[in-house]
Amino acid sequence: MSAAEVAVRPALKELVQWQGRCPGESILIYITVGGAVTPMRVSESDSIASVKMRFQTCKGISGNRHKLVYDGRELARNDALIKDYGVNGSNVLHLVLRLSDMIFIVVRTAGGKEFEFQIDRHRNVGYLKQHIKKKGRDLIDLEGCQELFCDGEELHDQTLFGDFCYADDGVIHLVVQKSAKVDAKPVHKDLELSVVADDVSGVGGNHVTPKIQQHSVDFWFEPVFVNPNVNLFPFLWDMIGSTFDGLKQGNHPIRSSEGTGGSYFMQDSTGMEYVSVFKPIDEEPNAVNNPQGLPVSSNGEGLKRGTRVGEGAVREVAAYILDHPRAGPRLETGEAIGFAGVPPTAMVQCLHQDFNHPDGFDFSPEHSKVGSLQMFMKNDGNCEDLGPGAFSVEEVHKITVLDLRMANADRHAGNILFRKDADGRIFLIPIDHGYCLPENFEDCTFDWLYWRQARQPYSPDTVEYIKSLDAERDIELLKYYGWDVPVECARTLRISTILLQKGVERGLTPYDIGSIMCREDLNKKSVIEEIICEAQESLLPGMGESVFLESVSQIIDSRIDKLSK
Ligand SMILES: Nc1ncnc2c1ncn2[C@@H]1O[C@H](COP(=O)(O)OP(=O)(O)OP(=O)(O)O)[C@@H](O)[C@H]1O
Repeated sequence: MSAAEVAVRPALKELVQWQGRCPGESILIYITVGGAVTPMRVSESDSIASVKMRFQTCKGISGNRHKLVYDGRELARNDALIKDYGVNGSNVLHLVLRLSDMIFIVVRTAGGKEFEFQIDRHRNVGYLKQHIKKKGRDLIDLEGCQELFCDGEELHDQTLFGDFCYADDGVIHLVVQKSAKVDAKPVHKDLELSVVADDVSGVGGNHVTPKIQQHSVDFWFEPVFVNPNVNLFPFLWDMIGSTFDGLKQGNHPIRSSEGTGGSYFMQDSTGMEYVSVFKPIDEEPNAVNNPQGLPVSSNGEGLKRGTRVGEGAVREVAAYILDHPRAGPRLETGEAIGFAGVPPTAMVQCLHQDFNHPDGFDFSPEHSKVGSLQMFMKNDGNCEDLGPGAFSVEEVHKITVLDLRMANADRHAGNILFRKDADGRIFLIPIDHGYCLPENFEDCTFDWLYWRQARQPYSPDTVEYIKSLDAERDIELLKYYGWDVPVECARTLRISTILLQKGVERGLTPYDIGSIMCREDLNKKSVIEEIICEAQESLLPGMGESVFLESVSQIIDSRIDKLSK
């Protein structure tokens, strides 16, 4: 998109700031966020991180999780320079704001005791009250009605937390007071009167039943089977069944504030728990109905090199299928959770008005959305919230094995959830695998590469697991489930499996293997890319894939031998 295509609001021009730099180096770029366009002067040698920071400071935007996108590609490397990504003067960059879904809340009782809760910003005050009743009965005496106050103002049950907590890292302080209903009789009567009045105006009880009935017919939801011979595992049926029950009760999908694409939390029948996360393919980044307003891809390529728009859901399901349990393939053992802990994921189809329908909605099949449905995993946050020092070597290693096998092009710390058990042990849960198995290795990046655990050798058990992997069997398995893996992606899986297996045979650490797979800087090929080029150059016309892979395998041997000397 050129600057000419963008209408710049004159008032924003004053935001163009240029402090103490050599004018010769400067370029004018445009940053869009939420539809508003801001011109900004930068230097070609500014880093991505500094451009983000300057823009955020200028606009008063907090948080460090926002993403910059240029020409359909995420500028994922914070230390890379603006010019490395080919950004020139007059180019338009898109900033995708990613507010945390979780808000930290401190509740103070009238007696002065304080209790901390984490709550989803899409939930309302009524939900928090129920949550406190359910989880905190022993902690806070909430018998009878309760009233919550924030900055002296009473919060009504319908108020959404996201509506009064704008900051990404905000903490809300609430005060609990016993309600008038409990305390004083005359007020008690007033309160009851107002409840009756609510009913008459249609806000109260009489209205609830028809609303639920209405919603019970206003959705469509079913699993998608490409191969009719596939039987879904019982735990996948349970997830699908609970999601269906939630929709039937009128519990709407709730869009996450964190994703670059549309990710929807699906609720259970009580509306108190999330059961799954639905990611429709037409709302992926660069897809036609992306809710973040990212422009549609001009060549079909996704946000990461070597991926295609609309294939995110298939890759999400593929990552789950290939995350084999330690005890053996899932088809034999039936175990829900595999070695790395990818949450159970299936392909579904869903029709609902609360998804993003920029061109309007009616209850017709063309508004139905296909996408991945992943089990919602209870968590205490993601790895961006904690320093990596808190994680055990084994937990980090399981993620590294998954990412190296799948050549994951989107492993940042925000895509690893964590959960603390009662003894304080931390478990990692990898999510967001829509950029796995790319056609090439160009955008592979792993945040864990710089974590100390990545420099430890794999344990004998993990080495055993890695040795048991079989790329040919994996490709067949994906085909059985309905994904006829494109030849380039199958090649990626074969090469990454060879590299991982040869690496552990020689005692290499995840860091060593990851450094072969990832580019050190954006415009310099990684070692694995050099190896692939060398193998391609050595091929004679007419030689097939197996000869090519044999050549890759030999070059890997010689490179690794040099590395281990
Ligand atoms: N299985 C899950 N269990 C619990 N929460 C989840 C799960 N999957 C996603 N989420 C939550 O939803 C948010 C958005 O999901 P996700 O990161 O997959 O979307 P995305 O658009 O692909 O994001 P990104 O911008 O990182 O590529 C996550 O940050 C996480 O908080």
